Amino acid sequence: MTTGELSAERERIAFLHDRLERERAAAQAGLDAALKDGHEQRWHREVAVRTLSEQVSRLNVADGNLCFGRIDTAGGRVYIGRIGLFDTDRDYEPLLTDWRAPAARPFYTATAANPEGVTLRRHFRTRGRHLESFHDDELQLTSKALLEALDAPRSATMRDIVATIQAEQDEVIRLPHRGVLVIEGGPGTGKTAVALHRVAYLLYTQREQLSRRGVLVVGPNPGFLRYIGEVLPSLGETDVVFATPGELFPGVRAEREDTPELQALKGGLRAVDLLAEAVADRQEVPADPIPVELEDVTVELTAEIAARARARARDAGLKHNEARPVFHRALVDALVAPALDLIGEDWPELAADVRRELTGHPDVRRAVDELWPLLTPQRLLADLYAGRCFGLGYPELHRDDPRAWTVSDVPLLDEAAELLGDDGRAERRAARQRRQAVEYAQGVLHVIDSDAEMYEEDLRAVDLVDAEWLADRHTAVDHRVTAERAAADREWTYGHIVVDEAQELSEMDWRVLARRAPNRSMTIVGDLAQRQSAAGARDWSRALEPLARDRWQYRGLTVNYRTPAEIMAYAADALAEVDPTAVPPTSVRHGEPPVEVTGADPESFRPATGTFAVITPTGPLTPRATKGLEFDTVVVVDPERMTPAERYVALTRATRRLIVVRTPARTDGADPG
Ligand SMILES: Nc1ncnc2c1ncn2[C@@H]1O[C@H](COP(=O)(O)OP(=O)(O)OP(=O)(O)O)[C@@H](O)[C@H]1O
Repeated sequence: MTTGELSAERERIAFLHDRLERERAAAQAGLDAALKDGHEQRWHREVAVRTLSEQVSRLNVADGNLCFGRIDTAGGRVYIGRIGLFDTDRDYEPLLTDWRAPAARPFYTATAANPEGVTLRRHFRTRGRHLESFHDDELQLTSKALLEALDAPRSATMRDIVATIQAEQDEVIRLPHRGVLVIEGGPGTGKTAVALHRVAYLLYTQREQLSRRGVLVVGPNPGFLRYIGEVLPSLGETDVVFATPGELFPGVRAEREDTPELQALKGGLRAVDLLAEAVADRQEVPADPIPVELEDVTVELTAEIAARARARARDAGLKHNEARPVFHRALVDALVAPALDLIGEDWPELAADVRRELTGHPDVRRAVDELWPLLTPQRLLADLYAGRCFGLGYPELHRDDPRAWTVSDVPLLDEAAELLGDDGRAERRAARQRRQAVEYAQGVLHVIDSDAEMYEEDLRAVDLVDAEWLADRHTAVDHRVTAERAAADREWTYGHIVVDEAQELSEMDWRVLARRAPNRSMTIVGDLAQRQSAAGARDWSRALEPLARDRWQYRGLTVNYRTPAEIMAYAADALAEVDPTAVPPTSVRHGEPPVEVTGADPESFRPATGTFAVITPTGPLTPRATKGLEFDTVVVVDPERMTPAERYVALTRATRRLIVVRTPARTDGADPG
């Protein structure tokens, strides 16, 4: 790196920052104008404000590390950065190439063996807008830039890796496959990082479609979602919904876990039949006949009449709530003849009168409510857990607080919603809001037309518009961004779904996700050796068969960017216990060998700088809670008291130092209690 070269590159990077500044100032001015402009049509204004705000925030995040690399080929020189900048005066010639553009690809994939026409690859190290230094990596596989990135101390949140994406990761990030893609790799192979960069890449290449439908990222727990939450915004992407499997049913936020036995029961496909039985159990016949007191006579709604009406309603092929009117009608049909017999008269309109009386009769309505109740998913499950599970032969489902939802209840609630159908609540709410809007509009028209100055021949507002029309025009436009609307709507279907730690998902969880992604555009990231849930996947083919049959692609990642080789070697026994055939990923870095001590205070290992965690079998920080996370220094307490998969996860969280602490009671052979 000569001084001349460094100052030339500094000039170039300063120039790019000036360009960025100009673009941002223009976008900000446009945004300010759009916000102020009261005359523009409201809808147009909203679109302009939204587009310009997105542009401003995208330009804002580009400030840090705007340009991080350069490649030279026979075709010229390409500067690579977080966003693309173009020379508007020169036919939109690229000044800076977005890392996702095809022209940037060789920056990530060229090697000495396959240089792809690249004669030079340069990495810039910047601080703010200032270029501190650069180095050329001669197309080596593990560049200095990568090692520097991996050696840097970790913070509480994950960072993006745009500047140092590796070739095997780049292939997965840009894979053109539109269906289900499974990415598997051992701990620290960058699965999460790759999945998030793939989202950014897909949003770049299919922005129109994806930002309309949104992207859903499913991660194992809220701590993990907080940890990865900054990566996409740092790449300028915000149209993304983050959720744990316990949050996939709007209105419920479950964090509690069931016992492994219950997880397995609720997570397996037989839960579908169990729920169907639970719904059928709510379609009842009365133990004793129900009297219906008509004006002149009293008819009896017998078990036989109810059973026939139930058969008719079940045959209608509708969902439970939607079949209620069929049941109601069938009961009425069956009661007309006995009522006429009791009245003992037969004149033409009598049958119609009796039918009308029966249809609106409170006794009949009450009977319908009792024998074929309107059900919400929550009520169905709560009643099941409160005691109906005994009648169905699943006593283990009973619990004291039926509505204390667990993570495994969420796919059951979703499945129940499918079986029950619309409970009419949303429709009733919409009708009420509409009625209020029309009443308000009528009021407005009345005020306009009651102006005392008006003459007979003047055109009145009601001559031009009616209240319904006015209500339509003023119905509030849904101002929420895609991500907010999607998160609140159970029937929302996403443009793309990413599932992280996918080995933990049960068969029932996969059914929920299948409903949210009918186009099956999904990136599924996991490692079967790290599975901790009793209901999780043991084999991708089996787990994905109902979702994608055999139409899914598989890619493996093989290099560990987190854990030094010495720690990986120490964790090898745990891996062998989980799966003797599994091959651990190869670590890029070397470091200190793990330390084993007995009876030490884990806190005594807390370093002066860097992130630190103490993982113990029962918490507060359990192996389950650390899934997907990493820390500079990790103390694992009593790994022998963990399952092999838990042990494997716990031992592979450290980026630098691993200390294994055993409690003395354990080594004495006494009960650790
Ligand atoms: N190309 C890269 N450049 C820089 N850092 C990287 C790269 N790839 C991965 N990393 C870093 O390696 C660490 C591990 O990545 P990540 O958490 O995505 O791995 P993972 O495969 O999801 O691990 P686990 O299975 O344990 O959850 C992270 O700190 C990530 O930023």
